[in-house]
Amino acid sequence: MKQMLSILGSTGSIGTQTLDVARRLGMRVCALAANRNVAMLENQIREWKPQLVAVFDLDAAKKLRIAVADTPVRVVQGMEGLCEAASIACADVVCNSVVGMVGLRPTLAAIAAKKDVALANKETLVAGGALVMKAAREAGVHILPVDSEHSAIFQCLQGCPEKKALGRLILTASGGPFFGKTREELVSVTPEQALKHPNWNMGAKVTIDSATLMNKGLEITEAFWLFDVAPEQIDVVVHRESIVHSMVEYADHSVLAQLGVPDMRIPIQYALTWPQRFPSPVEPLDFIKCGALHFSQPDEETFQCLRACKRALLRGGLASTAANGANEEAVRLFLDRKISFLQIGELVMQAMEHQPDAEIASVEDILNADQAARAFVRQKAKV
Ligand SMILES: NC(=O)C1=CN([C@@H]2O[C@H](COP(=O)(O)OP(=O)(O)OC[C@H]3O[C@@H](n4cnc5c(N)ncnc54)[C@H](OP(=O)(O)O)[C@@H]3O)[C@@H](O)[C@H]2O)C=CC1
Ligand SMILES: CC(=O)[C@@H](O)[C@H](O)COP(=O)(O)O
Ligand SMILES: [Mn+2]
Repeated sequence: MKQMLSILGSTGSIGTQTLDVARRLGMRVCALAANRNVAMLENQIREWKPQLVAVFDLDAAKKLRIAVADTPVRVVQGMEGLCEAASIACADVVCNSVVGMVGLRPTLAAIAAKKDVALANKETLVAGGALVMKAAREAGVHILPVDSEHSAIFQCLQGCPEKKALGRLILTASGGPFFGKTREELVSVTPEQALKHPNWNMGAKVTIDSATLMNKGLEITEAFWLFDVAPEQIDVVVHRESIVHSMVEYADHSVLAQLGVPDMRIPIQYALTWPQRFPSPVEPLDFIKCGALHFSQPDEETFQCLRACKRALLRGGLASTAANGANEEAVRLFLDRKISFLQIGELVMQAMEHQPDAEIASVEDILNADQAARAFVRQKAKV
């Protein structure tokens, strides 16, 4: 079991639940990082007494330094600060729960410092999976999945004897708040409607990604990098109840599934205690109460993001980086009411197709493709 954590994105949905898990298991925290939530960081500093706190936003860092001047904590800032928190000597695991591909450099910094990474930040793998997984292999560190589907697959793979025993990975998708809707019905949906996830209470960006099915597209790519399978070995099935978190089909067509109530503290805890299991405060699954479980086909015609991510994965190189960058920008514009819900999928598809074929040689390649995709979206959206 991990003892000392560095938590990036500690003020968010996953970050605060990670602290909840750490509190119950008696783990300690030596570094925290967030963007600009000074009030919550101050409370976390007073409870956890970390050595170091990284604040991405410079004004917020200044405010936090003043607020915690009576404590010995060192407050660092910007991307350099995030990377320092990710590579701090005292941590035996770095929990990366920031939102967006801004998590890429800190992930690479953690790996370079030979830290295991408990990864919720899926955008990092989508934008830069080739570099991240190569670096992790070379450093001999583990990338431990926190995302519920990938944790489920990871759990179902424990004891898998060899790669050729594997058939398919089957990712479940809730279908989001707009399951079953036609494009016509989605023309004027609002951010408020899109932010109503049927089963999970999450940050805004991943909730919109669930509504567009971009989340499932990102998760296919995440599974590709984490589990080293071919794109054709990854399937998606809609499962409205979010009880079966994902499945592994083996060569003999036996299927293993991981089930549980939808509560992220189960996958977070497993990432921190693997290969052991400990009691958890999450309620047990009551099969009688949850009743019938349903499965159906995702609608890729209506939800273009899923199609765009699949196409990007087949294209390889920087295509997934572009799809991710375009989506991050488009989600921001949708939440700011500058573009419509359906435009998110259209822009992601166009930006992905606009990205020239090119292999990833460096972090700079990824950052440049990401910036180009964002600029493409802004120009097309005329903002
Ligand atoms: N929430 C969930 O249940 C799940 C989330 N995930 C993934 O986990 C990641 C986090 O999601 P979630 O917790 O919902 O997101 P939230 O929006 O709730 O939290 C995001 C966190 O990232 C921090 N952050 C944002 N930008 C930066 C930055 N530039 N530098 C440093 N920190 C930054 C925020 O800080 P601040 O508060 O200061 O803005 C906050 O702590 C995403 O990649 C998501 O897809 C995966 C599975 C489930
Ligand atoms: C909890 C979690 O892992 C989210 O990524 C979740 O999967 C979102 O649900 P859907 O994308 O299936 O709606
Ligand atoms: Mn997920």
